[in-house]
Amino acid sequence: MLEGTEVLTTAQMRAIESAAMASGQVTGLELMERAGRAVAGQIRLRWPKAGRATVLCGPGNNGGDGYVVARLLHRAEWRVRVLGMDNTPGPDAGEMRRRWREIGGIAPLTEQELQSGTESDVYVDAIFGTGLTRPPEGEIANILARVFGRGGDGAYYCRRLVAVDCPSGFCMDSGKAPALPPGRGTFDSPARLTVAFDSPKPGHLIGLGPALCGELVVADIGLRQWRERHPGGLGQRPARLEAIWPRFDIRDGRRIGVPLSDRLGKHSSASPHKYGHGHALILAGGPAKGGAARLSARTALRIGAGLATIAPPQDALPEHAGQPDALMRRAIDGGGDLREALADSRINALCFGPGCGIDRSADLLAAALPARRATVLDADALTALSHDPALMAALHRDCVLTPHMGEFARLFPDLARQMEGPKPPARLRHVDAGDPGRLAQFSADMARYNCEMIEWTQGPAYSKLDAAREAAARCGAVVLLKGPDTVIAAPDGSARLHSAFDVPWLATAGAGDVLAGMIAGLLARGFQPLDAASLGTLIHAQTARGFGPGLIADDLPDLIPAVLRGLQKSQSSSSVATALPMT
Ligand SMILES: NC(=O)C1=CN([C@@H]2O[C@H](COP(=O)(O)OP(=O)(O)OC[C@H]3O[C@@H](n4cnc5c(N)ncnc54)[C@H](OP(=O)(O)O)[C@@H]3O)[C@@H](O)[C@H]2O)[C@@H](O)CC1
Ligand SMILES: Nc1ncnc2c1ncn2[C@@H]1O[C@H](COP(=O)(O)OP(=O)(O)O)[C@@H](O)[C@H]1O
Ligand SMILES: [K+]
Repeated sequence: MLEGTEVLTTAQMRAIESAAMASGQVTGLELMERAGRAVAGQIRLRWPKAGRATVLCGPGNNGGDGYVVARLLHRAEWRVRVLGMDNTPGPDAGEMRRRWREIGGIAPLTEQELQSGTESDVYVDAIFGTGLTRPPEGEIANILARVFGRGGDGAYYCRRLVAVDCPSGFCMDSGKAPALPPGRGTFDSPARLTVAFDSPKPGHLIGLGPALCGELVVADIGLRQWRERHPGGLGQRPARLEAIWPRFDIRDGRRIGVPLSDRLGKHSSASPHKYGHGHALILAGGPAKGGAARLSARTALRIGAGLATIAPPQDALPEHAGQPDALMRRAIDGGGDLREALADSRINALCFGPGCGIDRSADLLAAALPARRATVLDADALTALSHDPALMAALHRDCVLTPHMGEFARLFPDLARQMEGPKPPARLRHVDAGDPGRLAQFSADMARYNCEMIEWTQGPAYSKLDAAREAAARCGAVVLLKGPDTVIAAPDGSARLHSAFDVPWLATAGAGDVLAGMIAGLLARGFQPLDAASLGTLIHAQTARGFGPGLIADDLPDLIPAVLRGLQKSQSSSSVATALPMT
C-alpha cells in the first residue's frame, strides 16, 4: 500500500453522482440509502452492543443520510433520538425523513434539545456535508458550537461523534473549518469517526482534516463505474490527485498501491554497477556548517544512491573526515569548481541548501541549473532562489523545491497570503464571507460556547493544495510544501497528499535535511521528481513512525533499511485485493 488512491474534489464528486443518476441505473434515493447504510454499518462495527444514539439531521441531503442512519440503527435495536429541521428538503432527504417518521419522532434541532435527556453513547453529525452555503447563524450556529464544544470539565459535550461525510461546517476541499474548541490546540476534535463516500476529498487529508475527522473510513456507495468513466476519469485526468500512504480504510477492494515500491527495495539488475544506481552530489557549507549536509548525504546513501559525494568548500573539507566511510568528499569552492565536477555526467542528482549558506547557494545554483541535472533545493537554496528572479527562471522540470511554510512565503508571498486569508480569492468562484455583522455574531456565538472562530469561508477556501499547485505551475518544478501535512505538486497539476499528524516528533531540527537527502538519493536512482518527492515523504514519515518519540534527525537515515523492507512486504500483500462486501 503505497499510493494511488485517487482523491476527488467535491465538485468532481458531485459530477460523478450526477452522471450515475443520469444513467438511470441508480437513483439519488438508492445512493442515500447506501450512504446511510455505510455509516450505520461502521457504527455497529465499532459499537456492536446496541446503545443510545442521537442523530442530528440538517436541512439537506447530509440530513437525509442521517435519517437513514437513524432508521437502520433503530432496526438494530438501538434507542434512537432524532433532532431535525422543519424545512422542506429535497425529494430524497424528504422521503428518508418520511420513512423515519413512520418509526419515530423528530425533535427540533436546537441546542436545548441536544442538552436535554439522557446522554447518548453515539452522536451522529448529519447536519451539513458539502452543501454549506453561508455562515451558520442563530440556532444552527449554537448547535454546531455545542456539538464541537466542551464543558467546564474539559470533556466534549458530544463524546463519540460520528460525522457523516465530514464534520459539519468543515470544508472538504481545503481542510479548513469554521470553529474549533480552544485550549487544546487546533488539532483536536470530538469526532471519533468520519465516514466519507466513494473517495477521500482533499480536506480529509490536509489542513485540519486529519485531526477534525478522527478515523476516516471511505465507504463504497457503488459509484465506481461512473468514477472510472467520468470524462477524464481515473487514470486519465491529467491533474490527478492522490493520497500517499492513506491512513484510512477504503471499503471497495480498490487496489491501492503502485509498482513504485517494486523498484524501491530492488536495484535494477540491468545496471548492476554502482553507477547504475546513480551518484548524488550534496553541496555543503563552510566551516562548522557541515552537519546538515552530512545528514542529507548519509540519507542519500541509505536510500540507495550508488554513490554519494559531499562537497564543502576547501576550508571545511577536513571536518568531513569522519563517518560514514562510504561517503566521498570533494572540495567545491564556487561555481567554476561545480561546472568542472558536472562534466562527469554520472553525477545525476544534486542537493542544495542544508547548511550551504545563502550566497554560496546562489553562486552554485547559477552554475548548476543550466546543466539540468535532477536537483533538490532546500533551506538556504530556497532563500537564495527567493532573492533572485534569474535563478527562479532557471528552474527546470527535474527540480524539486522542498519549502516549509516560512520558505514558501518567501518564495511565493502572494500565494502564502491567499492561503492565510479568511476569504477565498475571487478566481475560485466562491462567494466571500459575506456580511461582517453576521460574521461577528457567529464569532460571538462561538465565544459564548468557549469556541473560537478560526476562519470562515463559503465553499472551498484557498488551500495548501491550491497554493502548491499554483507554485509548481509558476516555477515549472515540483513543489513539496511540508508540514504535518505535505502537498507535493507537479507543474502539470498532478499532486500528492500526505499526512503525518501521527508523528509530531518528526518536527525536529535536521528532519528536513534528511528529507532533502532522501529525495536526492531517489532522484539519483532514477525516480521521476514527483515520485522521488512522494516516496521520500512517505519513507521519511515511516522512519519516524518506526522510531517513536525521542527521535532526533540523526536517527532517521539508519532506520531506512527497515522501512524499505516493510514497504516491500506491504506491497506484496496489497497486490491481493482486500474486497469487502458492501454493507
Ligand atoms: N448527491 C448525492 O447523490 C449524494 C449525497 N449525499 C450526501 O449529501 C450531502 C450533500 O448534500 P447537499 O448538497 O444537500 O448539502 P448539505 O450539506 O446537506 O447542506 C445543504 C442544505 O443546507 C442548507 N444550508 C447551507 N448553509 C446553511 C446555513 N449556514 N444555515 C442553514 N442552512 C444552510 C442549504 O440550504 P440553501 O442554501 O439551499 O438555502 C441546504 O438545505 C453529502 O455531503 C452527502 O452527505 C449522499 O446521500 C450520497 C448521495
Ligand atoms: N507537526 C509535524 N508532524 C509531522 N511532521 C512534521 C511536523 N512538522 C514538520 N514536519 C516534518 O518535519 C520536517 C521538518 O523539516 P524542516 O522544517 O525543513 O526542518 P529543518 O530545517 O529543521 O530540517 C518536514 O519533513 C516536515 O514535513
Ligand atoms: K456532517
